[in-house]
Amino acid sequence: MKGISQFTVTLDHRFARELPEMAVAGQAAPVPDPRVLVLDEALAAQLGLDAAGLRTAEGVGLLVGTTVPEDARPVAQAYAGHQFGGYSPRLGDGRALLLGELVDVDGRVRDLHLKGSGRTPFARGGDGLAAVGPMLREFIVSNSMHALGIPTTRSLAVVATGRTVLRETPQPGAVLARVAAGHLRVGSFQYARATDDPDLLRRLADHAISRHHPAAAGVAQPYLALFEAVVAAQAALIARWMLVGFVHGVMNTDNMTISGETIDYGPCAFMEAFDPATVYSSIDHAGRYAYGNQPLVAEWNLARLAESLLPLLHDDEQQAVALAVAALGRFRPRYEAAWTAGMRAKLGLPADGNEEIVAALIGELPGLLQADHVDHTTFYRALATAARGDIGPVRSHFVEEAAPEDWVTRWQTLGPDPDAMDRVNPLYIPRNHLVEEALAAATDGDLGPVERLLEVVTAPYDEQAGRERYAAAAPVDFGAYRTFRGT
Ligand SMILES: Nc1ncnc2c1ncn2[C@@H]1O[C@H](COP(=O)(O)OP(=O)(O)OP(=O)(O)O)[C@@H](O)[C@H]1O
Ligand SMILES: [Mg+2]
Repeated sequence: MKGISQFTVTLDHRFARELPEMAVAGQAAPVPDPRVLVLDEALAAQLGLDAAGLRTAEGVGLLVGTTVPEDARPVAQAYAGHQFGGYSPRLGDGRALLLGELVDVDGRVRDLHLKGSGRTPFARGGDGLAAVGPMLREFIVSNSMHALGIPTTRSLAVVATGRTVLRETPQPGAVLARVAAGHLRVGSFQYARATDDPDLLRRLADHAISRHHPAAAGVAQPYLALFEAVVAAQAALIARWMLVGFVHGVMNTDNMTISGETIDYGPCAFMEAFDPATVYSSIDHAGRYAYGNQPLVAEWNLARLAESLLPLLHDDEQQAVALAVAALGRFRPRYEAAWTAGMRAKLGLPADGNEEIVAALIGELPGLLQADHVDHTTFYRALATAARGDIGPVRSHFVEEAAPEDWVTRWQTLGPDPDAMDRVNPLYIPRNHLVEEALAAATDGDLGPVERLLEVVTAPYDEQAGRERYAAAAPVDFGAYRTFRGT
C-alpha cells in the first residue's frame, strides 16, 4: 500500500486470491468527520505502523477504509452460521471489510479488518454501520482479554465517523480497525460446505492449515489434524474464558474462529456474582449462551465444523463420521484438563499431587460461590490473602461468614502459594458498570473514563493505588444481570 506520507503499508490479499468465491469486493462508506477516539500505539508498533502517521488524515483514512491505495482489494468475507440454533446459509461480513494481510515485526501474518465500515453485499437489511459505544466495548474488552493472556482478535483503533447511526436511539457512528491472526470462522466452513464444491472446501481447509495450524500439514490425515487442532485450540480458549468468568454472549458458529482467538465482543461481559446461569445477551432468552453452558455450546459448534469437513475426512461417509466423532470426543477431556490445571493455578497449587483432595475442593467451590452470589474475581484475591494468614476478606464474601471455613481449612493444608495466585487471578476486569459508565461518557464526548478504564484493565494483576473502585463489584442498583444488545 502506498501513498501514505508517514509510512508505507504492504498488504497481501491471500484470502481473496486463494478463496475468490468467498471474497466479495467492497468499498468503505464515506466518513464525513473522522476522529480517532482510541489507538493502540503498542499494537501499531507491532504491526510496523507509525502511530503518529496513523493520526494524520491519510492514516485515519486507512483506519476507516476511505484511503484505498491502488493495489488494495478490500473484501467482505462470506460465511454462514448457526445463530441460536437456527441456520443462516448466507451471513458474511455485512458491515465489515478485510483490507488485507500484513506481516508484523515478528514475522506473523495478521489480518487488517474494519468493522462498521458500511454496507456490503451481505448487509441484508442492515445499515452496515456500528455505533461508538459497542466498538469501544470491543476495544476495551479485547484489550483486557489480551492483557489476561487470552487469545483474542485485537483492536487497533476506534474512529468516530461523524455520522449518526440509528439504533433504539440515535448514536454516534464509529469504525473499529481490528487485527487478527485470521477471520476464518466455523461459519466459513459451513459456507464452503454448503456450496457443494469439494474443491472450494479443500482450498479453504488448506488455507486454514497453512495460516493457523501448520503442524497439520505434514501428517497422513491433514484435514482430520486440522479439526483436532481447532478442537484443541477451542478447548483451551473456553477454559480460559471460564476461569476468568468471561461470558461471550453470542457463541454462534459465525462467532467462533478457526485460529482459536476470541472474536466478536457483542453483548459480552465478565460475570460478577458467581452463577452458571449468567447471561448477558438481551436476545438470549433461553440461556443458550449462559456462562455455564459455554463448554457445551463450543462442543456443539465444533460438531458443525466436523459436519462441514466430512467430505475431506474420508471417501466413505460412515468412516468419515467415525473419525469426526472420535476427534470431537477429545474436546471434553481437553477442556476438563485445561480447566483443572487453571483451577489449580488459581488456587495457588502445583500442577499435580493430592489429586483426590484437589478434585473435591474444585468440585465444591462453585456451589459455595453460587449459594452466596460471591464475586468471582475478588474472591480469588481474598483467598490469596487467606493464604497469607488473614481469612477475614474471604469470610466477608459470604452471608454466613463461617460458610467457607471448612473448605478453606482443607485447602490451606495443601500449602497454597499466594504470590503465584496473584499472578493468575486478576484484580481488575472490565466490570459491566464501569464499561457502561465509560461508554456513556464517550458517547457524550468525554473519553477520560474510557482511557482510565483501559489503563486499569491492561495491567490486571498489579494493585494500582487509588483505583479501588475499579476492583469492586457493581453497586446493587446497577443489577448483576443487566443484558446488552451489543450492536
Ligand atoms: N448493522 C449491520 N449492518 C449489516 N450487517 C450487519 C449489521 N450488524 C450485524 N450484521 C451482520 O449480521 C451477522 C451477525 O452479526 P454479529 O453481530 O455476529 O457480527 P458483527 O458483530 O457484525 O461482526 P464480527 O463477528 O465480525 O465481530 C453478520 O453477518 C454481520 O455482518
Ligand atoms: Mg459476529
